[in-house]
Amino acid sequence: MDSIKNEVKTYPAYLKGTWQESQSHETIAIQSPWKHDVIGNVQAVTQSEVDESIHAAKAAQKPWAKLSLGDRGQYLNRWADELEATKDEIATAVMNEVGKNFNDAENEVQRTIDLIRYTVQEALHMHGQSIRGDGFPGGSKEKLGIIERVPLGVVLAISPFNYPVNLAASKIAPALMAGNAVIFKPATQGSISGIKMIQALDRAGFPQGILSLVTGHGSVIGDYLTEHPDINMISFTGSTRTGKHLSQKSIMIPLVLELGGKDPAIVCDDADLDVTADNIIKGAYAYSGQRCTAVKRVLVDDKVADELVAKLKEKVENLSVGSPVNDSTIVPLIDNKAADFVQGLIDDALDKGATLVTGNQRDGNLLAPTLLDHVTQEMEIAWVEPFGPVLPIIRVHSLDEAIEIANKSKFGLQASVFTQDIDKAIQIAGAVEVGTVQVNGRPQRGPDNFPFLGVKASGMGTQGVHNSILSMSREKLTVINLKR
Ligand SMILES: NC(=O)C1=CN([C@@H]2O[C@H](COP(=O)(O)OP(=O)(O)OC[C@H]3O[C@@H](n4cnc5c(N)ncnc54)[C@H](OP(=O)(O)O)[C@@H]3O)[C@@H](O)[C@H]2O)C=CC1
Ligand SMILES: O=C(O)[C@H](O)COP(=O)(O)O
Repeated sequence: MDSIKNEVKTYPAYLKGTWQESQSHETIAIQSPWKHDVIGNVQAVTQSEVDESIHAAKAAQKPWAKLSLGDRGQYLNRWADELEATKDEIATAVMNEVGKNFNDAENEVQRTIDLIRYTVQEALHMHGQSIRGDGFPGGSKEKLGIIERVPLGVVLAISPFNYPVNLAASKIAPALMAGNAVIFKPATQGSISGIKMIQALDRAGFPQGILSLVTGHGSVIGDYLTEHPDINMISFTGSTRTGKHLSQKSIMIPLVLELGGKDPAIVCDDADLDVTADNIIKGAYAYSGQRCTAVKRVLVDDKVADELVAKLKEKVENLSVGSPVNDSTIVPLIDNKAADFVQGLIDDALDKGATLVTGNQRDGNLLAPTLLDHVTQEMEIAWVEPFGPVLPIIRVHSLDEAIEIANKSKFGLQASVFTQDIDKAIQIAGAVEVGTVQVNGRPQRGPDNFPFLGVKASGMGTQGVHNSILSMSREKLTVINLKR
């Protein structure tokens, strides 16, 4: 299936149910962020191949939707089994391609297997409704409405680099269970992992054309996909910049956008500082901070700030730094451009008077975990999403000030509140403008049966298994006008 050129594999694209080289005769080299070598080439598919794939998806969708839920579920369960059988191979691809440490990469694949199986069960247990017309003035009992959920058609799933398997499957699985066909556009850096995942889907024997995997730069085929008249829904995860662009291009179709974040950890003066420090460290630095739900700023009550910073410093200095094969927490960033960007934010903060608690060393795209104290609102790091291993501490003098700064951000993904006073926690939770508030815990997307959503520049619509199935289907009402 994979042809070998100079010992570097060239992967075909999966178009209309077959593995093919693109008619473009162009490939994109994928460079490992930590091996610093090309680890594979993927196809740069053409617009006409996109057309053909969407056409095939449209044709395959109708018979797919006619299958029983149980039958569709069997295909998905077989996919999960195939993923399980190749878990290590896929985890290795994730590690090599996006630099996630092996343990986390394996967890990502396992989480995906669990998510697919859960999605099957969830869909099997989602039922339609019926309604009688006599509840409304002038209506009558003889009007019986049957409300079913029907698929939307062809769903375009676009995923980011940082969860190349899980964030793709969390769109593909609910789309398929809801009866849709799928066009999957992986992040270019993440394509090989996506291909491995779709090889497993292919082995599960899905009907031809029900899913196509189109590889290629978003800047080249992204708009073409987004504006395509036969795409009926888009589920996108990625940066706010791309998400905004996409929402301007798409034409009158439902969109779910999961975008960037600047999640604050609000630390009150009565917080358990050991629990708080543990959560902040895991939240901020796992996978070098390349998570939308990473803790991206700490808003701490001045009264406990010195004590918290001392605890954080010790933990940051104990983080493992280096290669993903050694299960390091701090790994090289996705590319040099990302590392330059993070370094620029650190330099700006230090120039403007922030205190360097620890870190600020760099070896290419590997940045040491960095902790900055006394960060002020004039510094870029107070507002910008770094997607890297740097955490700014902003000291505040009151809860109102913490809430004001939290809400001044253009983002609104999640927020954490650390306090031992549940009334205070509920008060803060009510005041912060985000999709989710975590009380005494770090921000996170899972467990995947929870709703996951961002507000403001962090997104639109809701993911999580149940909500994804809802967003990838619509209500259809049939009214039976009974004889009196
Ligand atoms: N809220 C959430 O759930 C999550 C949000 N994110 C956010 O994602 C960002 C990091 O991911 P990253 O991959 O860099 O994000 P990008 O926005 O750069 O890319 C995301 C996806 O969009 C594609 N794309 C690029 N241009 C277009 C276009 N014009 N039309 C359609 N698709 C396009 C990319 O393809 P290509 O790679 O070929 O450019 C990729 O598949 C961070 O901001 C992070 O916060 C990440 C994970 C979860
Ligand atoms: O891309 C991300 O960062 C994820 O959507 C967040 O997932 P996590 O909270 O499970 O890491």
